[in-house]
Amino acid sequence: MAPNPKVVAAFRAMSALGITESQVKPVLKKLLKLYDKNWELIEEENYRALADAIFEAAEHPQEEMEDEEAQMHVDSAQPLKRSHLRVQDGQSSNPLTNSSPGSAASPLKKPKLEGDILPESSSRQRPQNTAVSSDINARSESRPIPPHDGTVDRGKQPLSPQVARRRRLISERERAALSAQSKEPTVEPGMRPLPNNKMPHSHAVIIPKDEPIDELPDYAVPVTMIPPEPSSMRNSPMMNGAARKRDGHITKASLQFRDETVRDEDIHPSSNEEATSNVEIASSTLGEVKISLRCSFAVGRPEYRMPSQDQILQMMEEKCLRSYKITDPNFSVPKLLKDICDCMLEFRNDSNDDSQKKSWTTSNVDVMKESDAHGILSSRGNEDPNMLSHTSNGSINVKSSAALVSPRSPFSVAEVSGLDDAVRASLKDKTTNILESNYSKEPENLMSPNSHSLAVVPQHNQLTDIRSIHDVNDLTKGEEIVQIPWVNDTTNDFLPPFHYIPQNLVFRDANVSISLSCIGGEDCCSTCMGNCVLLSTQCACANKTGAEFAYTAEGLLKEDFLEECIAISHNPQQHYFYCKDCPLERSKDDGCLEPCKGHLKRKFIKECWTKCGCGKQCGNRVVQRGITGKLQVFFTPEGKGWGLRTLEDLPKGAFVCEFVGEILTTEELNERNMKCTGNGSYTYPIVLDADWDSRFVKDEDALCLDAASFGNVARFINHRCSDANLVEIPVEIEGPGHHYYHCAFFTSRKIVAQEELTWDYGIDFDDSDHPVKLFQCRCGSKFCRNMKRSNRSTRSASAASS
Ligand SMILES: C[S@@+](CC[C@H](N)C(=O)[O-])C[C@H]1O[C@@H](n2cnc3c(N)ncnc32)[C@H](O)[C@@H]1O
Repeated sequence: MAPNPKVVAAFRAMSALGITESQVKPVLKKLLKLYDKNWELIEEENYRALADAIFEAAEHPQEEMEDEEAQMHVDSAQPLKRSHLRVQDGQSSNPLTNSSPGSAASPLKKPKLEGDILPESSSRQRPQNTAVSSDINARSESRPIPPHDGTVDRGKQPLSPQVARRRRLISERERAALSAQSKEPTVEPGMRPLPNNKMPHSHAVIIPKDEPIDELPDYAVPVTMIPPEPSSMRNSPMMNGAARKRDGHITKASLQFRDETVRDEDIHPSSNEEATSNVEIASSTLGEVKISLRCSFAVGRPEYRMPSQDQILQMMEEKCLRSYKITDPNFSVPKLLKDICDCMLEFRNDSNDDSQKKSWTTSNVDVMKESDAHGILSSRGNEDPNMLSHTSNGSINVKSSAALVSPRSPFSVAEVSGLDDAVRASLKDKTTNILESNYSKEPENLMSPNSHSLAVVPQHNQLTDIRSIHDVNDLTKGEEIVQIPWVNDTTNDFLPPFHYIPQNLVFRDANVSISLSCIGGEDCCSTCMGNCVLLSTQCACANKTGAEFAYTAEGLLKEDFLEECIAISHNPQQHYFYCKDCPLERSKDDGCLEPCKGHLKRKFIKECWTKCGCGKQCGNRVVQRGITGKLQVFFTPEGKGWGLRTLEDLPKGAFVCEFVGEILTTEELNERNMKCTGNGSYTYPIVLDADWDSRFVKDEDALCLDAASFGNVARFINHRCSDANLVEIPVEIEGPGHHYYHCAFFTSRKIVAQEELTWDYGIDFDDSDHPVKLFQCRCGSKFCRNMKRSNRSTRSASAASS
């Protein structure tokens, strides 16, 4: 009988790990029995379950005694490479040693995979079709755009940013692991994405064949960092954060500072024995400061083989991910350690100046728990004890934790995750009052918008909400896949406080509940697979947008579709249609029917969603993946307040971001406007009036989006009359209800890096009844409608006076 190809493939995969057929066979048999011959579970993640089961069987042969075959074939004497393929911390990944099916650790439970996660730069997937002629939609008003629901899964962000980042960090580590294992190229298959795009588990680390597992340090071995005595490092935040002595383990780390006071032999142990017990794990650039681990248990044990620097660092990165949840893709343990060395060096350099005696003092920050720990450490905690120093722009940087815990300071180091760099508060809010009262001489300078200093937040109860204050490096607080920094090169203003939300949220009464049962078969492409835009036949979603997808294979809007949207935005009046029997007129209470006032024919995008048969990688899912470009919020020099710009060139038709905010009823918005008396700097609400098809929404029933208190980065996009470089397009994602939809911004032309992103709010500057106080437009466009009005007013004023 021909060998089962699946069995052969399993043997081959295991052989790549150095496992013989005779070791595989019994375990595989058992696994097949357990999995009810479900090969998929066994093949998943390049036979992870199988590999783990074999390792486990080899490690615990006694557990296998019950199984006769296992007794015959498992060679427990031979150390195997261990694949550290753990599903979760502390959770055994061996399907044979777990028993309760269905439980978290169940062997029969399909391991949790991250396979559905998009590839790193996934964001834009590539559809491939042609032009689009969209369905025509009507709405009762010719205004901006839309929202969506936060109370229900709106499908906007199928990929949590944390997970995405984790994936990236892991990938880097895996790459590093692979290159470090050049001796063992056979591990590569285990690292390859599976055909179904499922990636190997994030913690997959294959140990080279020739390194017996008992020689490898265990994850459980803590690394205790003990600063040399006497040393100012004793109180360093780093030490407090990272130096945890556990369980009497005797691995020590010493931070060594090579100068006149430190003899070479202090750094390099004189005896061979000691040399073998030391591992240098970091160094400043020129080697003046080094961090090395000294393992006392290795002393006197020549057979003990110290792990390599790479192995330690690799494990440490694992730990940072798993235990400390550091998911910043830029985070690196070697960099962190090098920063410590550099800080130490800096400390030495500065300590020559008596007037600048410094000491590192304890702070509340557990640097190892902060994603930008290296950023904190490199912030030179070595200024004067008050730690307030002037910068060139007249601002003051809070440079060390010392000031933050000083009795005279009303601030404390932020303990909130994500506030690891400069955390700032608007000078206009209550925080400022605190600052002013305590630092009356230089109130506006306490925290520079441009500095890179430690996180400071007022301890005072008056602080509205720490969530509303924003890190200069990422105002999204990690809510988006990408970081979005903010900068102010123009004034000393800080970003206004608001809560960053990546998806719309219902404020109170807005009726936007989305139920799966409402989405019928005709509303989703249930028969599609993979990437819909690559299919030759049109799916139900494509039919909704005029039998073609709106996106190209590159994830951009198709030219025709985009041009039509731009035309509608420029000249809405020309895209009205008038119905004979207007439902809006019919719905009037007064019974006085008037001719239809017209409805705007809008184009909209219908994206595939959860009920569709395709995957998250489908090219017809662009907006729901969220922001992927490099954006920055900046203070505009033209007097428009804050604005948004791109830090990279953007092609025409690229998705930039969605307008996200609180979903309100018109009534709720009016209530808000009443309270917010004429503050022109208020963010501009959006009316969701693109109700298309036949069910027109009355003005008073339209939903609105307000991003003033809760919103995303779109709240910073300024208005530009007519020739704005963004166009807003309604996007239907979750379901067929057009009462609620998403408002997405796409580039209307090619945009170069550093250009401000703008959109036309559709404001009629002549409308004195506008619900929100109109601002004086400073868009600078030659088509500026406000300027024309000003000119008109000036002309009529001078005509009247003459
Ligand atoms: C959605 S917010 C945009 C972000 C705003 N600039 C900020 O600082 O938060 C809308 C507000 O920005 C200001 N703004 C937007 N476009 C403007 C323009 N062309 N000229 C002057 N002010 C503008 C107005 O105060 C408007 O109410």
